[in-house]
Amino acid sequence: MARHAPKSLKEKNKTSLKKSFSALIYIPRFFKEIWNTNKKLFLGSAFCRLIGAVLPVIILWIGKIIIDEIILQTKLEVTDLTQLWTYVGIEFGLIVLSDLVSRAIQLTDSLLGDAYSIDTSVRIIKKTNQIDISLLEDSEFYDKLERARTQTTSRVGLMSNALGEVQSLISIATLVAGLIYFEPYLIILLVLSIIPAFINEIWFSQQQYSLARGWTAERRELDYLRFIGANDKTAKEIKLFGLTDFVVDRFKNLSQEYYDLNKKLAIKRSALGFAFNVLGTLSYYGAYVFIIYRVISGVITLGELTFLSGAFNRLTRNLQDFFSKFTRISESALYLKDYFEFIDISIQPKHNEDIPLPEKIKEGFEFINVKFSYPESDNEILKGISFKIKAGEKLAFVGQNGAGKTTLTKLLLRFYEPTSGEILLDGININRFDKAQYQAFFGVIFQDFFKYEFTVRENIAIGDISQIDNQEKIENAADLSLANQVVSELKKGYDQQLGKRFAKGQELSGGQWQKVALARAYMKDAKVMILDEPTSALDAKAESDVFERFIGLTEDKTSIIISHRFSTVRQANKILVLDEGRVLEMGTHEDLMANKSLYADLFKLQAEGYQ
Ligand SMILES: Nc1ncnc2c1ncn2[C@@H]1O[C@H](COP(=O)(O)OP(=O)(O)OP(=O)(O)O)[C@@H](O)[C@H]1O
Repeated sequence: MARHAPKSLKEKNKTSLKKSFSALIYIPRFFKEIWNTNKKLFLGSAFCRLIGAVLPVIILWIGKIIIDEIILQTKLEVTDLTQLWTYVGIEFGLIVLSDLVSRAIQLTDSLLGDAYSIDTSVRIIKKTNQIDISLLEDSEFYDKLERARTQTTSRVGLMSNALGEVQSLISIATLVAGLIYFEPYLIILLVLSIIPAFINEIWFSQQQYSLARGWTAERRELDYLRFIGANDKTAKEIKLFGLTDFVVDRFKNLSQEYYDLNKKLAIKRSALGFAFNVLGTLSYYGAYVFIIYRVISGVITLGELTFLSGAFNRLTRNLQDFFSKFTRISESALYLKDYFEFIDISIQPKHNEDIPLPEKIKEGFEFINVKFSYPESDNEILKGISFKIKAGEKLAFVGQNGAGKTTLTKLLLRFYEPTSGEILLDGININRFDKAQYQAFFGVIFQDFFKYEFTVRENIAIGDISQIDNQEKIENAADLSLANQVVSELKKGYDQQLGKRFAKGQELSGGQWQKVALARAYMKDAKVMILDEPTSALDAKAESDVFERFIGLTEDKTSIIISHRFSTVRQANKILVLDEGRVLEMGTHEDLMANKSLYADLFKLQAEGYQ
């Protein structure tokens, strides 16, 4: 498989240092979100970190005093150890406090992180719901959504790192002050030891991000292959068709390339990281030797030696930690950018004029020369469609696979806009109504309706979730769609968990699922009903029962039915035959039979099949 990754990696590596740093502008907004998540926890964490930041220098200071006191006592003829034991006691107390503070920091971080992760997940779900279906079907956009969704842990890590960074900074400032107080020259050695490690960290983390980002599409494919290779829904086909090796090979080939690139980078990073750390250690020993000379020549005390070597050692570690955290922060901040860009996607409807929707449809819908191609595609799916659906009419769409039937309903539902032409409701372009209100007009069951692995009650109530506690309404909807027959066979009735994903779940047959899904359409008092092949898995008797009820119940409702079964289609008031994106013929069953064109041919073909 010729993958573009190596080339694309090179291209993406051009992500400049500037870009890494520019993502840091999202940090204040990020902290504002965390602050709003839980103010008390945030303040608690900040307070603990402040204590944690000043403790190291205080502990080192006490250590210095203890050693100086010991040396003093060894020189005295009559010793008085009261002072010494007080210092030791204080040091003990500080060490215990230091442990307590670091545990409190861990606790507040993890609680705050969990709370923030819940908040962002909710925000992402809500945002996804506001976004147009057309965007969700776009692969580039989907990648962005995936990055926003899957980087939750990284955002929580970012929070800890960023808070830790402030703590490190205060700690460093106090240690530097201590160092300057005794030996200002040591600062030069410190700076020299730290700069190469910092540059190394920044460069590699940038490479890492470019690699991960450049491979988003492939990682999505890998996830998909992992899903196909190991789940109950595909297991039957994978086994029967002997697809395991095919899936495994494809997975291995794809992941091997990513693994190799990542490995190269990780080895380089470790090797250079080691070399730079040796430099750090070297500078520490340089400082150590310098301090020893100063002690021997009597400029500083032994206690000060302990303080200085301890402070220098801590400072080197703190600074290294500070820089590596900083690069991790700028790396995660790039993910933060993905998240905020997703949250900020503009959702302003294009033509919304907020014209009030009619209480009752008077004339009906009209398609005027509607043409349509899916975004990013040159293929014209609808090639100038014109027809009317009168108020209260039952219209059926008929046509071969791929003729454009579902696409027509997607345009009617405003999931997409026509490339040209107009769709009117009572003479007004449908784009001029408020989109959410307009869509609430419809009760729709799609061909690929979703099988929610919830209880039967919840599955039906999804049609109008505000009525989830209205048992009478749910039962009524189930009676109309024949889902009541399904429920009567379930041990827990309406409370039965469906699907296999969760414990005690009961899987249904295709037709049984359709009956449950169909009940959703009856939950809502929709003005227009659209049923896109909702009965394809039902047996002939069930289908005829379902439609009889549907026609009876929806007498005053405008409805569109898409079906390949002519026994159903013929019950409609009007039938529209689509062929390769054009209206080939339109009329009642009798009209079309008399027309002796595609409809009549297909009808006869199906009728012969039943003989
Ligand atoms: N999201 C999409 N992006 C690009 N092309 C699409 C998309 N959805 C459908 N198509 C294409 O549009 C054409 C019409 O599809 P549509 O689903 O409207 O057909 P249909 O008449 O409902 O078919 P069927 O009877 O098989 O359900 C097909 O060629 C299909 O490949």
